[in-house]
Amino acid sequence: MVEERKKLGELEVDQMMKEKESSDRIISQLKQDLETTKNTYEEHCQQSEAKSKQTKVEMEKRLKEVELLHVESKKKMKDLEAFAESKLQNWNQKEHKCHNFIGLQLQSVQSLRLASESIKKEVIISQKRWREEFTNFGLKLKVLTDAAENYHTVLAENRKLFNEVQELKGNIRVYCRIRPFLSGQSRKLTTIDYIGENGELLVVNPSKHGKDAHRMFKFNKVFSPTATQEEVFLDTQPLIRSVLDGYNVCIFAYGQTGSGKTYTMSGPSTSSKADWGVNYRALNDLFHLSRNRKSTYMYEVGVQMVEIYNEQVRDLLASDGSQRKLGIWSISQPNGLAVPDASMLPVKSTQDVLELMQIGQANRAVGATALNERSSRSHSVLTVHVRGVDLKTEATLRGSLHLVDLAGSERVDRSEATGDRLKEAQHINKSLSALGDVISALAQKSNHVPYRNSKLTQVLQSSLGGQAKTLMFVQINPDVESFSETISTLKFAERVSGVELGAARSSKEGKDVRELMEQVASLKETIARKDEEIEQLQELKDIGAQKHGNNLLRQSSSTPGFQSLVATQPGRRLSGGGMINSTNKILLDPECSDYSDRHSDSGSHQSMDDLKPHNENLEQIKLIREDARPAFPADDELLRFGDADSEERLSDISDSVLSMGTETDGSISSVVEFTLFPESNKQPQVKTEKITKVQSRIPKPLQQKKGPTPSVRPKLNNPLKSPSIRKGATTQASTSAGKSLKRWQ
Ligand SMILES: Nc1ncnc2c1ncn2[C@@H]1O[C@H](COP(=O)(O)OP(=O)(O)OP(=O)(O)O)[C@@H](O)[C@H]1O
Repeated sequence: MVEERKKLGELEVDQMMKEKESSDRIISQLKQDLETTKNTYEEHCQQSEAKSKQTKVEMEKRLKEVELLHVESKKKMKDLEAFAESKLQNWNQKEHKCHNFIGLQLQSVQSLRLASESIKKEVIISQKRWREEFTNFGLKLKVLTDAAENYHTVLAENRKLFNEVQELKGNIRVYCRIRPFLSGQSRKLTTIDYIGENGELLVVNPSKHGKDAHRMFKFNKVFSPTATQEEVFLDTQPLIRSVLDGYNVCIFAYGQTGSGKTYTMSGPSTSSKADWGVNYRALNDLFHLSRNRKSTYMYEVGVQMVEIYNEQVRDLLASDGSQRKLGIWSISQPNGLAVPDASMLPVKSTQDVLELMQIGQANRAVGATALNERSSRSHSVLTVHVRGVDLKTEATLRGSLHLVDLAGSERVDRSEATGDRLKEAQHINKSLSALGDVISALAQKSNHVPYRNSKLTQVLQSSLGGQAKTLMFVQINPDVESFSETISTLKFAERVSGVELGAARSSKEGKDVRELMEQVASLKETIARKDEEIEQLQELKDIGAQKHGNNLLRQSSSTPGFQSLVATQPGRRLSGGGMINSTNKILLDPECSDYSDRHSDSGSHQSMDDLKPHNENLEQIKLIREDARPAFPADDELLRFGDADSEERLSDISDSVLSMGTETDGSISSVVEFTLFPESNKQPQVKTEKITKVQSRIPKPLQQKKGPTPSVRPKLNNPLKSPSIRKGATTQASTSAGKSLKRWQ
């Protein structure tokens, strides 16, 4: 056991030895590790030391920075504190102000409350007052309504008067328009010598010289080449108004090809309003007027457009473009349509009409002639039918407006036409001459008016004669090459313008006027002699003693002058009793010689006063004479009735005088016209119709002459003989405008 124990001990010792060895190994290992660790630690320590040193340096640096920042932040804090302090002060101030403001606001609110209270009271008072005023207003409104009722009556009366005035002005008026030279025309030799303000037109024949070269025409108005479309239309406007009052109106343009008919009627283009011709302006005006009257009338407007080509009537507005010929009905048809089968299109505005007219124009037959490539070889008739219903009485009225662009009026030979063109030209000439015949028959007041001789006159029948009003534009080409056409156009127009005279009166009064003109001529001779006498006396007066000269003049102007006149003209006398000539001397007829003798003792002045009513009429005769003068190259020629030309001229002047006579008779109508349309009465109107009756028919107040009569005027020269005077003819015309005669206006 011991052994065993020994053995065990030994084993244990071995074991322990082994353990010791391993422990030693472990220890040495540990020592090594320790050493390594120590080294590592030392290294680490060194590194840490180095690091700590570095860190320390950095920390010190940082510390300094922090200190700096600290200082800065302290400074900033101080600034902030100062800022905050000032802000606080500001806020305090603002708070103070706010308090004040609120205080004021409160005061304002308070005063507003008071004000609103007083306004409320005022509103209540005003409401009360308004109620009273409304009651009054209602009463006044009733009065106004009554007045409006009367206004309509007055309006109707006014319209009636207006149309009466139009009738007094004449149912046919003739305006002449002279076309300017076109830009392509190189030779600008004109046939127009003088255009008077009162419708005189002096035409010169370039192939003749002297007094025979001139021919004077007189129309209602002559528009010079510079006249604008608007100016031309202004004189047409009153007729348009008649259409709305149920009248038939016809406006047509007559003249040779290329003389400006289409220009006047339609205008060169529709794009610019200034270019619009009479057609567009008339319709524009018509719509404008109908709108103005909408409170009293309701108007419906329909348009027809036909052309008359080779004596066939065609519808220019046919929707299917058919060229079928249309029949013309008698105007006694209930609907009053001359061409009932032509398309009638309703129009509401000028734009509608513009469109329709463009369609119509495009459908017109246009052919080329030697005179004008674009010449229209047909008559185009645009008819505007107006139906108006009186909103109050429900009465219906119908009026129509014919706007006619006639085909060129030139002679066939001049247009060098052959074949179809010749046929066209013949038809045109035939229809234009039929138009002339109708107008002539109307002028003669014949029982039979040959309307049926052409389609043109049939279509226009309702607008020619009777109550219808007609306006003709006579278009003139001023070129010398067109002289003969110009003359025939003007002669035609002159014939047309004579319609107003009426046949019965025309022939009778023509005779009166002829006699009168004879008297005027013989008196003129005497006047010339008297002029010389007076001139001599005037000279004597200047030279001789004042007193003696005065006596001499009185003596010569009162008795001897009259006696010599009476002595030289025993068979011719003026029923008016006397005449003032251009040098303002008094001329008496034999009947008045006693009268002047009786008064001669009391001096010339008294004689003149006593004779005033007579002189008034004689002054009118003088005006006629002066007005007629430019028509005649020489005064003497005026009375040469023997030769054919002077016969023709006599008829010119007869027309002129007669129409002058028809325009004003000093009657109520004239006074009405003057009152309503003073602008158309700028010139004194003179009554010469039946001059022997003038004195009794003109009311005295109108007769009274105002202002003294000038004592001496220069001796009259023949205006056409003297170039200087003729050049100043316009001035002469304008200065004499106050006394010149107007045929229609
Ligand atoms: N007053 C005017 N001012 C300027 N140009 C005008 C005037 N009148 C006419 N013309 C010009 O003269 C030419 C002929 O005019 P327009 O065609 O109107 O003549 P017309 O008489 O209608 O001819 P037609 O008989 O062939 O229809 C056109 O070129 C037109 O523009």
